[in-house]
Amino acid sequence: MRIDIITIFPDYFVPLELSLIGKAREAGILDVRLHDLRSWTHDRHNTVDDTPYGGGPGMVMKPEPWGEALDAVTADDPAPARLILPTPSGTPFTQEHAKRLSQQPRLVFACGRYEGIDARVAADAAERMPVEELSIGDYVLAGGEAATLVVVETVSRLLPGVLGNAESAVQDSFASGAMENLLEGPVYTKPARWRDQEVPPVLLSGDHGAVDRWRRHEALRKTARNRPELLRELAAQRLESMDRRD
Ligand SMILES: COC(=O)COc1cccc(COC(=O)c2cn[nH]c2)c1
Repeated sequence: MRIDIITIFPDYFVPLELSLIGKAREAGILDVRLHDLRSWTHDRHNTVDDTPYGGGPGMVMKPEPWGEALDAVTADDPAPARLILPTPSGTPFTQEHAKRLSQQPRLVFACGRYEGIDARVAADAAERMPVEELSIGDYVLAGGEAATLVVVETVSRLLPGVLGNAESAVQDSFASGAMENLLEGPVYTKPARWRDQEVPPVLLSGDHGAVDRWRRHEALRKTARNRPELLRELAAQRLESMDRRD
């Protein structure tokens, strides 16, 4: 997968040289390219923003640099690019969404700042490529860089060969299958006793059936405590599938 990131703060993405993503880049699984939006400005001050039409606080990112940047970044590779725009007003980003994005050959991230990017940029790009406005949560960041790191990490770890033990990507919370859409319960490792706390004996029993039942029970307990609305969805899905069978 090729990932292009356009930002006024390329240094924000040094973390993508580390750890799993860094190794995936060295292995050629991931091709991450950083682009400074100011490379496509032509005035003395490398201006990327201006006051909003219609008034109001803050500044809006000018369309011209973005248009030229997106043209340049998508010109050199025939593989179809998908433009991702992290924004508080985007559609919620979920693990399901990450799975879909991990199937794409190319992703281009536009990191907005200030009050946002001139809306004509996304409209213009949509004439040539799929454009997705994504929200990673209901809060406002100073810019799209942190959200882009979240999406890139979530998507990249699903690519074959990125995680040493592909199994753990399958068993993740929100992974479909084994635990449906439940939250992951507690995990333990050696020592069996630590600061007067014992590891739950069932986990040392060797009884895999009992371990699976215990893990499912713990996942249900945690989901009921932290995300009760997920249980309502799960119950509705279960009822629907039972109704279909009847
Ligand atoms: C069309 O896209 C844009 O204009 C993007 O503009 C902005 C403006 C301010 C901040 C951000 C960064 O995204 C978030 O804050 C965000 C994403 N998820 N949850 C919070 C982006």
